[in-house]
Amino acid sequence: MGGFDRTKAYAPQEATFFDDGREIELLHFVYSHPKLESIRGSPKDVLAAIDEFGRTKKYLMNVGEDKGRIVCDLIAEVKPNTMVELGGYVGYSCILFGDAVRTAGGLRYFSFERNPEFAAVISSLVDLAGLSDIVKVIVGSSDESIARFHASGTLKHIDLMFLDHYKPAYTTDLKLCEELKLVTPGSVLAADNVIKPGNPPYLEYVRSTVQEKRKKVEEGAKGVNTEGFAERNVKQYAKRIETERFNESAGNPNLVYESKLVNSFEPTGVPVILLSFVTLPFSISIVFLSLIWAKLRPQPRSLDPYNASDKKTILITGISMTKGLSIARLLSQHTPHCIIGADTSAVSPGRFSRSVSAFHKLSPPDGKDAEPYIDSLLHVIKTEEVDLWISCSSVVAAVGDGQVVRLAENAMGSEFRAVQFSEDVVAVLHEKDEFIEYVRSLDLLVPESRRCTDDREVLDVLLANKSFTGEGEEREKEKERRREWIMKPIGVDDKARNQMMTLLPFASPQKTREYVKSLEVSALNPFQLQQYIHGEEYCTHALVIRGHITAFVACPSSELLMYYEALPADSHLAREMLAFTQRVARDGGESFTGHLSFDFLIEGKGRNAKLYPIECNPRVHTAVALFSDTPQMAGAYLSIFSPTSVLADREIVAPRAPTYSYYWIGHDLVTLLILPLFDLLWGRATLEDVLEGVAEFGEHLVYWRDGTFTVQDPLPFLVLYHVYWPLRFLYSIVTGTAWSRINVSTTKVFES
Ligand SMILES: C[S@@+](CC[C@H](N)C(=O)[O-])C[C@H]1O[C@@H](n2cnc3c(N)ncnc32)[C@H](O)[C@@H]1O
Repeated sequence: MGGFDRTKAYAPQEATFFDDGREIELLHFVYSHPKLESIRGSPKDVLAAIDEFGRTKKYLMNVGEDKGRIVCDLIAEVKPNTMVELGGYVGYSCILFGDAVRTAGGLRYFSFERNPEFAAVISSLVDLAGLSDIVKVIVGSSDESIARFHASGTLKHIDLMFLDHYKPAYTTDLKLCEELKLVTPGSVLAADNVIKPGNPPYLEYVRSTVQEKRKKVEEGAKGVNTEGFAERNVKQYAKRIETERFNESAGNPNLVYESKLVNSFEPTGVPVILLSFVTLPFSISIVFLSLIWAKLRPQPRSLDPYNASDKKTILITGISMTKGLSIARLLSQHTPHCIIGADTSAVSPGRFSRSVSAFHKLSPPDGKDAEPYIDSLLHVIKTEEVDLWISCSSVVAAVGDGQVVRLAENAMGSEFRAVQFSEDVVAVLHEKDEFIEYVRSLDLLVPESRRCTDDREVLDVLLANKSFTGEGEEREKEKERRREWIMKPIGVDDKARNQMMTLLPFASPQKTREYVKSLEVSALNPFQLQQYIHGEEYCTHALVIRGHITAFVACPSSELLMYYEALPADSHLAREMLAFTQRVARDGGESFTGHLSFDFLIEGKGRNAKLYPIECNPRVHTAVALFSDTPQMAGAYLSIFSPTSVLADREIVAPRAPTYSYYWIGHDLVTLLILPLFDLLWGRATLEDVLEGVAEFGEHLVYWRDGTFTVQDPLPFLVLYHVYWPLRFLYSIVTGTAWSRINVSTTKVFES
């Protein structure tokens, strides 16, 4: 089982999100996990199993990875002998922090939990994680338990305390700990949720001066103060505790706290800027040596047989991305034509490639208004008298690019060519639901899918009550009844995408209703309800000219699409995916020209495997980088100038064998080396994990190719890592834009 999943969020929080039996369900889930034996004794794997439940089954109010990491860092820094947590729930923080305390050389971790059922869950999972020797779970209200443990001498001092229970009790329990001298100068407190949903009394208390606190004590202010809390927080545990009662300790007003607010959730990018700075001398040396090498040993140009006297101007848009850059390099190396680059970013790495002879900055779309972008692109096409435009734009510009084709053809006349589908084609292929309907109309296999614009439509499917008749039919209905579904937001919404993997329906119809309600499905926020297919995901990239596939590659889809390994063109799977692509292309007919890529899920194995298309991207895919060593790919692009009769006879170009696989060194450096190393330092990973990362990185470095770097054209690499990304991060910091992940190859930033 892998470690924490950095990319997948928990299922959304429903109206009732705890104490409804899910905690016991979690126990059943973990103890019937197929990997139970390897989970046993491994805190990391128990946490991963809890995360898996939170993602695929039900939301859990755990501390979460981001905040968890902050507290783990604090544990490594403070090295507490004794750590206390108030509010243990199902034991996520207890296992995470208990393990971190043990790694930091600590002795004891006390988890105070009021609900006996939850406490039993914690104890069971702590035992499974092999932490029973260090963790003590105490059932009861925090104040009573603290006082009891202090009186018995079991709890003498608190070095680090994590407050994560009933919000109004943060202050009263802290005061009690002060009075009992459990919290003294040097003790460290970490309090969750003090900003959101907010805890004004706690913040006010730890930020008050000694004089202010003394004054309050003299005024006789004590007890629970629920002012400034949201009603739902005050009544959070009302199902079991009708009236919350807490100790009325006056605390120790003489203690002064140094208070620091730590925001979690969004990465800042600062470490990456620093990394870019530190590695700059190394990159400059590599680039310098490469430039000398390229001068001494110029790259042989193998020109495909195209009429050099008829020199054409080829415009490639989207050259900040690897895909645009790869195509520009390919055409500049293997054709005699003039290559021009364009992009909405002025510091596009591709701008500095020796393969482009001119660069134009395009205006970005203004929100939903694509006009500035369209106008600037048309202007470039006209002024540069472009013969062929190869669009490599991002998803944001997809529809705008579709409009430019029509406008440019009108303006430039019949000689103008574009590798870009028209807007009506883009509209059908791009939208998940329209695409599935379209494929269904071709009589091809599709996953069961429905567009839903209100809860009713979703629930009719999820909660359908089938009555069975007949043997065979009964079996079929049973299959249907057992079908699992996922909800995909229609449109591009990074935040919603994180929630796509919640499997539906839940065991309880009520829970399913609550979940669906939480998605706020409406005509303005439509969802696609899609049958969940268990299987491996693959992606493809094809170049289609007038309904004919001229180049094709398929490869396994990797997390974040940062690794590309081509499937052999003659493999059964690749051939099946090609056949599907050909069917769609044929249906498009004479006017069907553009880049076409599909995502497939493969159910089953071998020749019986079923191929389910799940999405179509009517634009160039980064997998085009796999053609970097294939001169014939340049010919495939230029075949757009050939008559259609010639196209039909062309062989479909596949990446030249043996085909290099592709990775991005910046991505690997961070995910395979730096993050695991930090995890090791803070006790969240083992040496084995780190060595695994190093070995994978080494393999990529030696046997794979970086998507941006080439010895003959090294400047885009330097600009990508030392200009483009540092500026993007700086921009996010200055504008306060939160992000959760980035894609180095497409320069996409996923907002959080
Ligand atoms: C947000 S959850 C804790 C999550 C847990 N720290 C984690 O990150 O895995 C809050 C927990 O505090 C418990 N709780 C609430 N009031 C409490 C009190 N006065 N004493 C002890 N536990 C309390 C609740 O039963 C609930 O399990």
